[in-house]
Amino acid sequence: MAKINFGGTEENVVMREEFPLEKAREVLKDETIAVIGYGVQGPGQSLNLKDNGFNVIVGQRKESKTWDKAIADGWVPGETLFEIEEALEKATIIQYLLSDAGQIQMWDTVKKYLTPGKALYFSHGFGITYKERTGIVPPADVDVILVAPKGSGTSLRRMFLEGRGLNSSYAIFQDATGKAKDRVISLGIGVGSGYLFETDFKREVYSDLTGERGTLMGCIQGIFAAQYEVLRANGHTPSEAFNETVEELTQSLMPLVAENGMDWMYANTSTTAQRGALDWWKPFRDATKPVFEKLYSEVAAGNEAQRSIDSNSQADYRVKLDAELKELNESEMWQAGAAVRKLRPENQDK
Ligand SMILES: NC(=O)c1ccc[n+]([C@@H]2O[C@H](COP(=O)([O-])OP(=O)(O)OC[C@H]3O[C@@H](n4cnc5c(N)ncnc54)[C@H](O)[C@@H]3O)[C@@H](O)[C@H]2O)c1
Ligand SMILES: CC(C)(O)[C@@H](O)C(=O)O
Ligand SMILES: [Mg+2]
Ligand SMILES: [Mg+2]
Repeated sequence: MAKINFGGTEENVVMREEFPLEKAREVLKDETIAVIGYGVQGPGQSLNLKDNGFNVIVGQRKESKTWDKAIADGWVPGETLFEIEEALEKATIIQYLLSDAGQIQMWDTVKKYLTPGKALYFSHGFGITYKERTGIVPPADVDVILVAPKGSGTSLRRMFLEGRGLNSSYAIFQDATGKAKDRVISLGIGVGSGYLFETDFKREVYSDLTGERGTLMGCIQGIFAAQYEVLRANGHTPSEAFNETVEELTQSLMPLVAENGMDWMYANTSTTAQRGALDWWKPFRDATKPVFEKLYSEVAAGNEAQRSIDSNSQADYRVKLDAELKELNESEMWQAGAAVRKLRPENQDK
């Protein structure tokens, strides 16, 4: 465990060099890891575990598109792919990767298979932190651990195939066996994490819900829409509005920010841009900060979790989400975006 100084604060980080894959394999050599759910995280984590040489099986509902996807990905019914209950029974480590609402619905079934000494693994602090709302209270004699990749399951798999790792948070809620730490770190390495940052379940879920509703998705979509609409209302064409709002950001500036930081980005634009962007970032911060404060307090009060549970527990939740997603997809901005993306040189022949 390394202590790393992040801008003046020291934090615990597990580096891959100090916990190599061979050690992780040794720790988990007698375990059967069952990945329950094959949505977004399920495929990334299970395939990475398999390719890393762990003993892993998948549990998924049979009559579902994702059962067929699991077969297409190489999982074999009756050997490495099972109905959820069968996988739960075989598991010594249960990676609970159903949707957060699905986890509530399946909890009574999962609980039956949590015999002493098993480990229950989450990729989100949701179920445990909001236990009054989810009813997820594991028995005292199992380990309860978390590895939350800080990104999409799609990136987790892609980066693994590129020989890279996606950073994850890890946490231990309950160490019943005395092995929880070795188990969680080994699983973190096994699913394809780069570095593993120490956290707890509550901090993971509060920051994750804030981030995805905030700058990672909700806020950035809102800011894109606001700037695009203002440019359009002032006579700019869709392509010009899109290029100046999204395309330049994702294609040119963000890769550089990813490499070097926004401070470097500022220092490497025109002095005209520097002057204006130095003047305007604080008004944008001041305009959005009250929204972030409201967002965080809604997360901390459990209201965001409740909204998500209420909505995603309905039988027709997928149809309703899809209808709202369609609205976004059909908006002029994202239709313009699709046309702009087609013009990228690498997409010319597609
Ligand atoms: N999506 C991501 O990239 C991501 C990133 C980090 C953490 N997480 C966390 O990982 C966990 C899994 O998320 P996900 O996005 O992969 O889930 P998902 O929404 O893709 O759903 C996963 C699976 O759950 C199944 N499912 C849903 N309801 C069910 C029910 N009632 N009974 C049985 N099966 C049901 C679905 O068929 C699907 O196969 C969640 O805790 C999530 O917060 C997700
Ligand atoms: C990929 C995200 C947004 O980071 C994850 O938190 C999720 O819930 O899908
Ligand atoms: Mg999330
Ligand atoms: Mg996240």
